[in-house]
Amino acid sequence: MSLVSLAISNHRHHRRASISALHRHHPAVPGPPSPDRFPSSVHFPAAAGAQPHGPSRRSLRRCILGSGGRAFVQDAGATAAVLAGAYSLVFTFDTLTQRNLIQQSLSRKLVHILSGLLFMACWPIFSNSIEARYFASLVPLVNCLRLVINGLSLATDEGLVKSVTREGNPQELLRGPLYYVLILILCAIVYWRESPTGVISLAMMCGGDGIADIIGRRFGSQKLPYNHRKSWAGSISMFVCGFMISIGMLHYFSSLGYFRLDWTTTLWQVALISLVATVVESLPTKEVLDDNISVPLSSMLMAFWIFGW
Ligand SMILES: C/C(=C\COP(=O)(O)O)CCC[C@H](C)CCC[C@H](C)CCCC(C)C
Ligand SMILES: Nc1ccn([C@@H]2O[C@H](COP(=O)(O)OP(=O)(O)O)[C@@H](O)[C@H]2O)c(=O)n1
Repeated sequence: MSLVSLAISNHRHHRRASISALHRHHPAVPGPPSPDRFPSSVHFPAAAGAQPHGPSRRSLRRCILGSGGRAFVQDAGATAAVLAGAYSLVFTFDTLTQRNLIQQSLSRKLVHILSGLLFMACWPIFSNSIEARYFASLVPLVNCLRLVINGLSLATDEGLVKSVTREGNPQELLRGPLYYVLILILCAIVYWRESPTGVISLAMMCGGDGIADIIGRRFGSQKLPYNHRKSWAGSISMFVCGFMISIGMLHYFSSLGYFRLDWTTTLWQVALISLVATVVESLPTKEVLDDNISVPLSSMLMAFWIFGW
């Protein structure tokens, strides 16, 4: 069974689970009947052929091991595939930079934008098991180790240094890039795909902050009054693109059934989070706190305050 078909079967199983879970808390939401919605006096007839005392111990063991084993294989396969994607992404931008097809600063920013968003977009191919988020977090963890080893010059991966640093100094890997992958690990393990908080935080760090740099460097002649290193063009583009990417990723996960949102209120809530993250990013605090920490953390605090999870 391919990864995609596993993801689809995952999704169907998950949708059934989330709809039944949802109508337990929102009886108004249409959904399949379940014992929770009916008074205890109503009993559901045992399924035809069901054993009077439930499935046998042996068949239960076969079921658990079977589903557990399938989930392990799916998560291991998904981890390997996403790891390969990570290496391919860095290799691609290294090749483009080596051939002088793109500038090193643009290469770094495109890796910044694409890495986290593509990583997050891959979350649905992992299983519905408890361990899935830990398998997924192995990908940024491996890249974290890669950054540390190369940042300390214990090894030399020229491609990584060229596509991820500004001036080609390996020690740069121990700052922005390292904080970036640590935030990916945090969001994958703490929030995963069940919470809008992690999704919005990564969308603002990867999409918003990344695009602010690209637009700001090119069109940022009008500097901010309180921070002459940043510009109106950069900040406005961070707010607009961060908002749009956040909404896009929230729609992606909610359409797969991982959570349900009331879009009439979600739009202004996400706009508020984007505004706060944009203001935080514009502050002259780079020497104190890297944007790859301040932007996602401010987004997490605002999103937790608004969504409560
Ligand atoms: C260049 C990066 C951060 C620097 O940010 P800033 O200082 O310019 O603000 C990003 C570093 C990315 C890292 C080397 C690779 C991360 C890969 C990711 C965990 C998985 C991507 C998988 C996907 C399928 C491509
Ligand atoms: N709000 C912003 C953010 C960045 N920028 C431009 O992008 C450059 C890099 O921004 P940055 O120092 O936040 O870069 P990173 O720390 O995100 O790599 C700045 O020096 C500005 O030229 C901007 O004009 N306005």
